[in-house]
Amino acid sequence: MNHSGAESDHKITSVEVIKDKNGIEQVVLRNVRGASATVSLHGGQVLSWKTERGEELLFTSTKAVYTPPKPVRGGIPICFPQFGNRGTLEQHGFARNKIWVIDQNPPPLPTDSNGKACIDLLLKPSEDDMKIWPHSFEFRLRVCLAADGRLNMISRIRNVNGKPFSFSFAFHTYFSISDISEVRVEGLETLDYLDNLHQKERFTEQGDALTFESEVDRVYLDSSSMVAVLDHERKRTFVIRKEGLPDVGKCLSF
Ligand SMILES: O=P(O)(O)OC[C@H]1O[C@@H](O)[C@H](O)[C@@H](O)[C@@H]1O
Repeated sequence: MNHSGAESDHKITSVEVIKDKNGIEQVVLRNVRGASATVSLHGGQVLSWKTERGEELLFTSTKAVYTPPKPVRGGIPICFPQFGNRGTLEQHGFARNKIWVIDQNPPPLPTDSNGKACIDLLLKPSEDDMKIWPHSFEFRLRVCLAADGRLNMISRIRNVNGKPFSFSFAFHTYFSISDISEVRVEGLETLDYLDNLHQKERFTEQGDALTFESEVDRVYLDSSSMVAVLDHERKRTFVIRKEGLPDVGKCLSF
């Protein structure tokens, strides 16, 4: 698949399907200014998000393995139907290990996709998935790169046969940062969090902003719709906005 959209000056938005060295399809979104995002069908995972100047905004480990069923360590893994080890499934669930498909005919969304380069992906459970998690679902993911370079991800999980099930879900984003001592996270002040380094014990954030002096592995509960990650050395701020997701995870592992 290869198609182009809105025109502006000399450039146009584009959606191009390429293959990685293992033959797995990747979708490259480009906006009118030359920013880009690459989404792999392995895990439905965004592996790269670049500014119009070509600066990479996501971290991917040099040790990352790109062969399913191993998850890729980096970019934006999708944790589903389980986040972390809060359940009987493998860590972060199986969705990040699976090969997704391009959804050629997704149900419409009320969002405006004008001027954006977008792709819709779909994951349905295999027979093996149904053996370990017997619930009929369709997971639809829309990834859009806006004209101003913003990345927008929308997930929709459909219960296919109406039998109730519960799940947890997360976008597990690895941001590219400079020196960790130069980074602070704002928007978590006064929130309660579960500390994975202390058997998920509940604490309350006391500081004005979160900084990192040692390993941190927490889930902040009922966070506001906006959190900012400020990287002083790079003079860059990631603003994370969310809708419909209650909690925010913060993890710095050494
Ligand atoms: O190595 P994984 O499975 O991708 O997980 C990465 C991290 O994911 C976080 O959500 C967990 O709280 C951490 O404990 C874990 O190290």
